[in-house]
Amino acid sequence: MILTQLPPEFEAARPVLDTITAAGYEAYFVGGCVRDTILGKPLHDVDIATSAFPAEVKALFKRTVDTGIEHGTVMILDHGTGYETTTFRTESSYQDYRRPDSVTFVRSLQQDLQRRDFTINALAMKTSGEVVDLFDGLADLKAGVLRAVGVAEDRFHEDALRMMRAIRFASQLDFDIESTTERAIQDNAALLSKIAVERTRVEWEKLLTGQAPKRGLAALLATDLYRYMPKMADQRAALVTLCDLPDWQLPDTASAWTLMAWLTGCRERQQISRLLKAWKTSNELIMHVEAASHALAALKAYGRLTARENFDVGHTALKTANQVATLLGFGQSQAELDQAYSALPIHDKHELAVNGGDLLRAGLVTPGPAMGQILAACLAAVINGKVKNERAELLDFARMVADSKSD
Ligand SMILES: Nc1ccn([C@@H]2O[C@H](COP(=O)(O)OP(=O)(O)OP(=O)(O)O)[C@@H](O)[C@H]2O)c(=O)n1
Repeated sequence: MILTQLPPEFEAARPVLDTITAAGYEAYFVGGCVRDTILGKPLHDVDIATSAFPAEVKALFKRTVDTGIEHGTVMILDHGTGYETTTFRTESSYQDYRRPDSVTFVRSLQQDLQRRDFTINALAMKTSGEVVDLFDGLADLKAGVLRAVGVAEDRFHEDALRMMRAIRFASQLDFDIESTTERAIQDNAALLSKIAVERTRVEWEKLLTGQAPKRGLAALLATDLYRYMPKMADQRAALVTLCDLPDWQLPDTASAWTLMAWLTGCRERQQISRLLKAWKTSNELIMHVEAASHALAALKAYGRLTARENFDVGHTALKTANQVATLLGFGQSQAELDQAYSALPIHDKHELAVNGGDLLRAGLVTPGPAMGQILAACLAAVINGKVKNERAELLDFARMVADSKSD
């Protein structure tokens, strides 16, 4: 196969490959960028593979960065873009590829391609547009099939994360997993527990936000791989529920986690936080999912949020909650929810027209816990529309609260 038109990202990288080939080495686009080009999908990065050894690559370019020199990767900087360029290599264990002793540099493209995970990821392309397809990856791309390169068991033993990747690609690309490859996942599923949680999480998030998540989930169930994911061993029923819902898609990781928290019965803050901590997500995401889960419960129970709930949850988490509620069959009109949110008198506690200093100057309170309580009462009164967010009115209100406290 020869592609007559290369994507602009490849055109931009052409001088880099030309420099390497002019020096007598081989250079190719490889991996995901070739797969996505042939599928006509947008590219996130351009990876280059070469027969030149790292020192040889560095000698050819003015500006390079040793981003992963011990496993053969040098970043070539060209007109403000960085190109990860990796020497052809073989490795005894992909998982440990950061260990220099597991990597062997070679001059052969074939050896480099045969250590890759799936046939559709083992394609290389020259700047002429010619595709090097040593493992029938093109046929698999066309048929929509994920097939391990060579012996599937061996590929999964080199890196057990590849089992998650297979299932993630099934969802992202809407592909089938070929039966021998799927069987090998089933037989080796337990190896996943040895993989760093962060790596598994990335694949899980991509699976849930892919275009055909039900396909990925069905494979996860069929192979039992889910049993080796954090906190998922006894969640078969939750996954079956997801598979049985009418077609759905998730826009982002926040909605994916909110959905997972809901389906696995995590309603309390602590439960949600425990789930997400087991997956080592960021604290920011945990807070977002806690807020969205709170909103989701309100949408389920009442179809709406109180002003106070709207204020506490915030607009972003409210949107996440409604996306998940829609998927679960109890979504509300987003426009109406937006309107109710916009109608709040204030959207942030810093917008309150009085602060602690104002209360002190008005002689209403001395510094201490009472001040916090009075400010909280002011905030609640404004949010609930009982008092206008105006200084004079709020000071009157604060005085009333202070008096009632001293009674
Ligand atoms: N566990 C892995 C990870 C990656 N690869 C190889 O390295 C390439 C680049 O990997 P990566 O950038 O992680 O994934 P992509 O396939 O490019 O997919 P995406 O960018 O969508 O994650 C893959 O195509 C594949 O050839 C592999 O063999 N085994």
